[in-house]
Amino acid sequence: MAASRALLPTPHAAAAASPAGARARLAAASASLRSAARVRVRCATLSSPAPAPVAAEAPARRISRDGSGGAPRPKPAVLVAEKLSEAGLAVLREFADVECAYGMAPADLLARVAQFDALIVRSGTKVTREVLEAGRGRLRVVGRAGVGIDNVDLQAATEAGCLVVNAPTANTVAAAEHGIALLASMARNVSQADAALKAGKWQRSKYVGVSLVGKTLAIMGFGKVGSEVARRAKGLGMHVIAHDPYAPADRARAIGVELVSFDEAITRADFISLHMPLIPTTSKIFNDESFGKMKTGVRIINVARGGVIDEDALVRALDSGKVAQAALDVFTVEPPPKDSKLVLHENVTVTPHLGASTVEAQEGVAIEIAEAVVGALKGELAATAVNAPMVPAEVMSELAPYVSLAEKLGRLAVQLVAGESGIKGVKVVYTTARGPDDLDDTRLLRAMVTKGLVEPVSSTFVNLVNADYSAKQRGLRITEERVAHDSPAAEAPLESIQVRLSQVQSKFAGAISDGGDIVLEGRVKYGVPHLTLVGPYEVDVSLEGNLILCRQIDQPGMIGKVGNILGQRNVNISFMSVGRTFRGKQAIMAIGVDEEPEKETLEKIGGIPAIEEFVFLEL
Ligand SMILES: NC(=O)c1ccc[n+]([C@@H]2O[C@H](COP(=O)([O-])OP(=O)(O)OC[C@H]3O[C@@H](n4cnc5c(N)ncnc54)[C@H](O)[C@@H]3O)[C@@H](O)[C@H]2O)c1
Ligand SMILES: O=C(O)[C@H](O)COP(=O)(O)O
Repeated sequence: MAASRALLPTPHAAAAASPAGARARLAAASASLRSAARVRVRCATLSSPAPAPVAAEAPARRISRDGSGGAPRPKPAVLVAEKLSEAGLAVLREFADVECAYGMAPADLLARVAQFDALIVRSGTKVTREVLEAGRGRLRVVGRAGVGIDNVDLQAATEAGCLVVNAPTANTVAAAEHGIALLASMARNVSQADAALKAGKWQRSKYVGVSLVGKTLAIMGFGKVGSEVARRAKGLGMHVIAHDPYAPADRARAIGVELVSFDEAITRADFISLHMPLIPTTSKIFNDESFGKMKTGVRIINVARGGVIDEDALVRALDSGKVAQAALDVFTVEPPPKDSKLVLHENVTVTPHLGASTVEAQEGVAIEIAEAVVGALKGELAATAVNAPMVPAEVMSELAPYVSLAEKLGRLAVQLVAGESGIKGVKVVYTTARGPDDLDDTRLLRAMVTKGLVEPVSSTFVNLVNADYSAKQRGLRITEERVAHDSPAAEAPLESIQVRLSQVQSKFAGAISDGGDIVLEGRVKYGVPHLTLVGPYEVDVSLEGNLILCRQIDQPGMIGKVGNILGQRNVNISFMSVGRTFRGKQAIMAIGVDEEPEKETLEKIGGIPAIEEFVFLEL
């Protein structure tokens, strides 16, 4: 199957942050759930532990005891850079050493980030490329305790193999309620009248407001918060329309909201409430041109992100009366300058980014992000991953031995490549009895083949987050193919995985297939990855420990000779298998060994007259 058939979105920041990326994530989430349901039915008894594609490489720096008197276990370190509710901190402390350093200067964050495995922020900390570069080698996870991830450089995180997780649901209601609070208080001049009265002015005629009932409210961005604002506004008797290029029509219908174009929304509305993410396509989308199209006297509420509005243009529109009032919780620069014309404008109501700031939401967000970060540090794939696929636990559990097989095949294949011969193309062939819709996520397997291919020959660590990026960086073109296996009763998701390195020289000619590719194929037997094909030779060796491959003339006594040499040197053979093309011609011996044999031992094996070539491969 082609890479584009992958169930999950690409980890690229552009895709993750773009509207198309957002749509893909929604589609992926529902597809993942469908897939999970299928897997549950098919494979209820599989319980292999999920692998640790994200966190496994992190070398822990501190050691603590688990309290049971057992062996010391490594404890990851988490830096919490902004205020997080105690409930979330408690979840983190169960698993990690937690340091809260609120309000750090950017330079302090840069200096300290490399000492931590995870960093947790809210909207006030910029997780820039520099921060992610500084954290390279240690920092594995960035947790955004909230929805908006516009303060995290997703591309840089992806390149660094750093997983970004957010807490997308726990503050939805709080943000929607704040939107409604701003809508109502703006319409009735609550904050202005309050300030005036506190200043001793009783100005009843100055602060005559406008009614909400019967007015048209345009929701711009009909996602989680937008939908909740819509529900509440309908309860206030407003007519609600919405614009969102990616919103499902049935969700809008269910709430009784009319989905319309951008222009129709802004021209028809008496009130416009903004609920889209800040991404390149929405940056300053409300500008002189769009204000020009609005009804004179329109009122605008923004609890999304300041950057979706051209703030200078809004000041002009307020001054001209085109926009009667604005209520803003968010600003392009936070906090805004003290002399901001927008903030000081008498027709503007402001709050200091309080949308998510309720006791309930903060507790919910803190727990949501703490669980996501702990899960990611444990190597589980977070359901709220922003720059990596969301793989349901059931799918992970079923694929676990194949994930391991994929990595080992990649690892073996790259060690077979002759020193100066660059890998041009990689093909991964999956043989499966499942239909294309049933085996619909190969991203995980592809990522692990990439990990296996790249890690032994570079200093970069590769995980699910940065696998495609790492492959691209090295000019590795990885294609995938699905071959139907004619066994409808097969329970296993895959029959075999084959890795082919095309047109490349090998240090072990026996691994070259008739077509000139290095070919390795493996299967999972009793839950354990096995190597079952080397070039044209069928073998069967469990992929544990290390591997010696020998090509020899097919003749009696070879196993004994090699076994003797290894035995004399105290090298334990875990598995041995011989495959040949024709009797008396060439054969391959695949020998699994627990220890790495010394150089002289290997040379001794190579010196056996019938052995034509041999190679030692580390797993
Ligand atoms: N003020 C706060 O404290 C606060 C709290 C929570 C969320 N937010 C912000 O509110 C916004 C919405 O959050 P959410 O949880 O509803 O996110 P969401 O992802 O559920 O919804 C965003 C919606 O915007 C839509 N969208 C994307 N591009 C668009 C475009 N060009 N025009 C119209 N719609 C577009 C998406 O399709 C999506 O449906 C985000 O910017 C978030 O950061 C702010
Ligand atoms: O995107 C969000 O979740 C909100 O803007 C809340 O941000 P905060 O956590 O900094 O309050």
